[in-house]
Amino acid sequence: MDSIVIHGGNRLSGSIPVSGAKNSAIKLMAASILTPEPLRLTNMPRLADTRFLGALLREFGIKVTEGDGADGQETLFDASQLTSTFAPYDLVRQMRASFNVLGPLLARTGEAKVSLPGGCTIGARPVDLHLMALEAMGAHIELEEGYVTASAKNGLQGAEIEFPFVSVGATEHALLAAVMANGTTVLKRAAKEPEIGDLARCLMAMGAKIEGLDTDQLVITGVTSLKGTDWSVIPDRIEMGSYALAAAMAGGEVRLTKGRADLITALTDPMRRSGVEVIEEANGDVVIRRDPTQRLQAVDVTTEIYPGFATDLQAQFMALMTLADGESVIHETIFENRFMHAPELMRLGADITVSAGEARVRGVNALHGAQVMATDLRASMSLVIAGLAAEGETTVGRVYHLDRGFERMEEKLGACGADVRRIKGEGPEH
Ligand SMILES: CC(=O)N[C@H]1[C@@H](OP(=O)(O)OP(=O)(O)OC[C@H]2O[C@@H](n3ccc(=O)[nH]c3=O)[C@H](O)[C@@H]2O)O[C@H](CO)[C@@H](O)[C@@H]1O
Ligand SMILES: C=C(OP(=O)(O)O)C(=O)O
Repeated sequence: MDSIVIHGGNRLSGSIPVSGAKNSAIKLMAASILTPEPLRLTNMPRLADTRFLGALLREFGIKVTEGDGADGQETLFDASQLTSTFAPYDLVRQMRASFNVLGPLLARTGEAKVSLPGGCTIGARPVDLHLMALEAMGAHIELEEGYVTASAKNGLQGAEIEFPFVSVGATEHALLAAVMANGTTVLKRAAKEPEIGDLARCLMAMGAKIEGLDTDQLVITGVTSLKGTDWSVIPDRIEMGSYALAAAMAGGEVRLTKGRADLITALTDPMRRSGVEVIEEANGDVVIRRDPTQRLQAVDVTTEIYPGFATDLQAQFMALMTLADGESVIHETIFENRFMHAPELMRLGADITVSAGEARVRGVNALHGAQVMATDLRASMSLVIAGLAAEGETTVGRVYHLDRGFERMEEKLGACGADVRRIKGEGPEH
């Protein structure tokens, strides 16, 4: 297993290009199942998650070709021949969003057998709302031996679906199924994360009829077939926010290019309140500036559905607060167990108390390098961020979590002067 070694204390100076969003790319990849025509995704991040999903799509007979085009990294999907609708456990367990192939497979072929996704350390993460939506659209669903077997021999039917609470994955899954259902589907209490808007707009470019974009009610009029298109993946707001926090933690001045400032205002507002300079330039770049000799102020945050503070930035924000002046109260409202990074940050000297969905972070004067372990994707980035400001050497283990969602992280931070190296390890990554 690889590890990341950081020597803290360097100020950062330079530019970091923001990649395409993982959480959009993997849903757009699932959309390729819906059309026999080629779908070309540009601004594609090269991540473990896109690799896992690419392997699963190939299992269905889809040709997946990665390359470099005029707009950078791109991937072409050709699902003209679907030879299988079976998603085996070994491929789905690697990444829970693989489960979202179920709806498109059903919509295109009327049948699918997909492994239930495994749990992960941030919470129980059931898929009951996904199944509820597909059943409401007329799918016959059986659960057996860890697999969902689903059929809709006469096609999926439009339905009115009201989610009891907001779920990103269930909204996307229902959308992917409804675009080719017979009749109209109404999704109430839909999630409105930017990645859902990206998926919906790509589906519309493929010929889908969707109203209510970026609102909590989507109205989808099913069509009988979808065509191919070219689509550029939206910038990764979580990666962008993570590097903004890295720059704030280390101090110095970093320019974030190819991102979108409007996608991270729920983060930049509290960053500004804590004392970080965030400059939005006319060309769309965002400059993060901080004098590391000036102490930041503690700020409270509560994770919420979009446009609130993203749960996927909570761990990284907590890292920043470990060195702030005062006590920061961080509420996690989306996942019941997303404070696994707190004990690891404490190994670096942070002072944090966690109880029932709330972490109290009392800023300390300094962090000290230590060996720590990544417990999930965003937790791993919080440890890297803390390591940038810690005195001495920090070694982050279980880096395969980080590789799920951060492309060339060492290279991007290294180009700004951070001393971050990857040590190749022996043995399996999972
Ligand atoms: C690949 C991807 O896009 N992942 C994102 C997606 O995850 P994901 O789509 O899994 O997150 P959801 O919005 O579905 O989860 C929200 C809450 O609903 C619960 N729930 C969800 C579905 C369901 O059928 N039943 C149920 O109880 C979950 O356990 C969780 O407590 O949104 C999360 C919330 O912004 C982000 O942290 C993840 O990075
Ligand atoms: C939790 C995340 O991803 P996933 O839903 O794929 O586990 C994430 O991107 O932070």
